[in-house]
Amino acid sequence: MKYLDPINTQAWVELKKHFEQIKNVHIKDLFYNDSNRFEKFSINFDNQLLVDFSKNRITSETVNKLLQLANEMKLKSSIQSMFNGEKINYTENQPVLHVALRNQIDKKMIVHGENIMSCINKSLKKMQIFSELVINKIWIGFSNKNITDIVNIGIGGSDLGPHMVYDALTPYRNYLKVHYVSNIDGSHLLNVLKKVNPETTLFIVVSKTFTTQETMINANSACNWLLKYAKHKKFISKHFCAVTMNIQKAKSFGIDEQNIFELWDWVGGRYSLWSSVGISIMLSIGFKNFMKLLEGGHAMDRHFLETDFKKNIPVLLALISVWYNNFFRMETEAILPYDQYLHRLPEYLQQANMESNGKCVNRNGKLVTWQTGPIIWGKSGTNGQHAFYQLMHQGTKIIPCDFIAAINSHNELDDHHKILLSHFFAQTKALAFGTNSDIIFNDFKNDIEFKNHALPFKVFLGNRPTNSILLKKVTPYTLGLLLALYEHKIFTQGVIFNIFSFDQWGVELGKILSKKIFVKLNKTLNISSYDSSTENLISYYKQWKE
Ligand SMILES: O=P(O)(O)OC[C@H]1O[C@](O)(CO)[C@@H](O)[C@@H]1O
Repeated sequence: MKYLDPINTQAWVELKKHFEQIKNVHIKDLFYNDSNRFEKFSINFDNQLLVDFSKNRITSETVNKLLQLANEMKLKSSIQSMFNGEKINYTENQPVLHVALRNQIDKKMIVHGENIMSCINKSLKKMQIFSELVINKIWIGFSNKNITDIVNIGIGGSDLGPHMVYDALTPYRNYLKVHYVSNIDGSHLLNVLKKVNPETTLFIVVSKTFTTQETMINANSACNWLLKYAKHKKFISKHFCAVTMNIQKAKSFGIDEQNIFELWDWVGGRYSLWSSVGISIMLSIGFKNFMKLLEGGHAMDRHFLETDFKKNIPVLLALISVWYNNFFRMETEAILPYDQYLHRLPEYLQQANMESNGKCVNRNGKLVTWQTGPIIWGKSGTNGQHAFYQLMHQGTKIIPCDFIAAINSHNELDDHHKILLSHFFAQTKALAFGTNSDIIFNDFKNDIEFKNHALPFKVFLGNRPTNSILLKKVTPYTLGLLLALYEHKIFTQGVIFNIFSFDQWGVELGKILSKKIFVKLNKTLNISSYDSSTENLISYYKQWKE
């Protein structure tokens, strides 16, 4: 089967022409010319989530042409293929079924001839029993004390999602404290071990493959640390559990089979927080809240699957992103949560998007000649305002942004939240509309020096696009909505780019080379086999190593 490239669609040709007509149109004019712009370009999802995409450099014509692109790229049937469990992760010969993990209506989902819903439900039950034993202080450590601290050892998708949700749902947490260790830098693990007591700490080794070097080394060191106190290997079963697909490896590590939570090859690491990879989330917010998170994810799945593309939030946001990335050649997108508890969202979405869509080969195995995944970055508001917003407002680069906030805070402290949101609204307005020299000039009309010299520096040109995403409140349900929204946005982008979004071969080369270099770092003999830069870096390592 030959897949169509986006540049070979009729819509692409038309979008190129349309771009030439619209590229200099200012957002402020789009608003002045259309008093219904907000109504046209915003979607209220069930009074829980509002997406306002009116402050973008788009018209109805742009949206129509982008929708035509989605149709020509057969987005509808691609979505159905994912939900039907077809092997859309072609290079790994796997289906992609994170949507099954939150399939709350228990609709049959067949993989290799089996209904996977029974494995999913069994796994959820096992997670529930386990988390309730720990939360209810029935699970005890080697000295008969109950557990107070959980250490999640994992990296990438086995860390970023759970860690982000753990922070986002802080108000729902119980007494258990979860620590996340990901980096192979020993400082990460040691800093956590300094804070916890071996008698009351439970380690969860989360690794789909159970071969990831960082996770295995950290897990081994954590186990050695525990055994220094517990003295006997039999106690590993009281302090270690695992989440993995590789049951054999987890068992050889010494983890009791009872304490192994299963994972499946049809769940990608960066889409896995909804599975047993999210056990640290369930331990901290309890089973019911975890189920609410899944419920939110499922509600967005249905919206994505069933809603006409004209009103389909992930589809529209993805298409707008393609528009900027490919036609305006804007290379990055900023994620700006105006909510302290959502501060890890940019980092989480960075992996989700960049590991999925950072590809340069199309589904036919040919190099692409168009732009694929954007660079994702960001920071929580208002901290970002005091760091990089200068460039966003007045720099030479234009950065489409997603502003995200909740209308109701979990911590109503004086006017903090009102002020926070006033910044959100002000920033999106300033970015879109800017301010012209007349207004500034009027403010300073008696100041001749200003008039002559300072004016250009004070002008905000505006025309900088943003999406505003408002949640009624950050709850497990609305967080589920938001995360699934982004997952489906990424999926849609991948289909339009004609790439495979669910593999990540680009992480392999560095891993292979690091193993070879590790051997060289240990050797006293110098055998040159690399380029002069790498050789000299290795040689400096050996000279300076104390
Ligand atoms: O869960 P594992 O197998 O340890 O993998 C961790 C991470 O490593 C990657 O494979 C590559 O960075 C990610 O996709 C994954 O989330």
